[in-house]
Amino acid sequence: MAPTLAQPFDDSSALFDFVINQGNGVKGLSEMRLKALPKQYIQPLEERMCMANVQAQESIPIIDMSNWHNPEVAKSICKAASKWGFFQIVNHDVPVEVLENVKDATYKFFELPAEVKNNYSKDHSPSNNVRFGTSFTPQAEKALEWKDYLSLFYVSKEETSTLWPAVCREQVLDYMEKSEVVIKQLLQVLMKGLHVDEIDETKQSLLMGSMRTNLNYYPICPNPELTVGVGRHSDVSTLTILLQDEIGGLFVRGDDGDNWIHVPPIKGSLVINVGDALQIISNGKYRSVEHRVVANGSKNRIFVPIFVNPRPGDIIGPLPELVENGEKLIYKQVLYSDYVKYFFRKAHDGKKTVEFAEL
Ligand SMILES: O=C(O)CCC(=O)C(=O)O
Ligand SMILES: [Fe+2]
Repeated sequence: MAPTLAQPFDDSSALFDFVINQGNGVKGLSEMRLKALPKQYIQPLEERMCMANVQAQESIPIIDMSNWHNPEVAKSICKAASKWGFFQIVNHDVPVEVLENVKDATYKFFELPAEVKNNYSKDHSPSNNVRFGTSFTPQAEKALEWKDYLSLFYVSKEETSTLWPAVCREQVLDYMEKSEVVIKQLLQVLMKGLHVDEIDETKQSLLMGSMRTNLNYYPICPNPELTVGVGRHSDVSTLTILLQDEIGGLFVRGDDGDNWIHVPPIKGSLVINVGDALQIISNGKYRSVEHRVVANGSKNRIFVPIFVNPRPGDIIGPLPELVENGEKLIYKQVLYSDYVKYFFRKAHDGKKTVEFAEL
């Protein structure tokens, strides 16, 4: 039952209990129609998005994938991955209905009662591969983020049928399976751009050996300007495929200091971004770029990223082809699971995670 006091969450343990332990999430807070944002969500000034820093004239590239073989298209993909770290793709092979179905399934999951969603929380989920949660790492954060999520790490079809929530299982699987085609096309092009013509088994594992899909839910927020949906970070993936709804709110750091570029929703498109693992593997040729999500005062927003990753047990480092070329190496070899642990142990802190792999 939600507390009914005027300012119910002065006490952080009451807030944690309601939001985290009982599984209400920020969605539960949002539905209480609080007059003011609980103080635990108030971000320091420097972490709030200042609209004066938004560069309205700039936009990340939009790439038509129907001709992905074409050398000009391939060139524009590699250029976008090195200059912006972000681009949108249109006319890709993932059917629109698959995207619409996974968005509907995301709403359905978050509409479940708190006690049902809570069966998938850190304390109750039967597996680490399925996790319902809120914010990013509440235990390590000075200020919380206005976001709930369900994270689904794919192991096998058998496991999905026993562990994944039935309301979204098939839709998420379908979205992941159908996206594989475009993931392979992109990785093939990006590897060619590094003069690597063949993706053998070792490279295939490094580039796309494991996948995780998150269903992110950003409910209406009482004081969106005081908090964030997701704080500044870069992803730990090789590539991230992002499906956003029509609300918008994702910002990417531009290339001259503190300027941010909005990623406008385009129906049927997918946003692609380079993650830290690909930055390391490519010895810095492709860049994982900081991004953040603002909270919204009038609309609920969903967002469904697929994180394409190395396998946890893979050693990542600059590809042997780049080492043989005599390039100056920026990164060392690190165990991917150590890298990921390091990312999740701290609050979002911009691009700092990649220092873990610097020489
Ligand atoms: O919701 C979004 O727009 C992006 C979320 C994100 O950056 C992430 O989950 O890594
Ligand atoms: Fe991200």
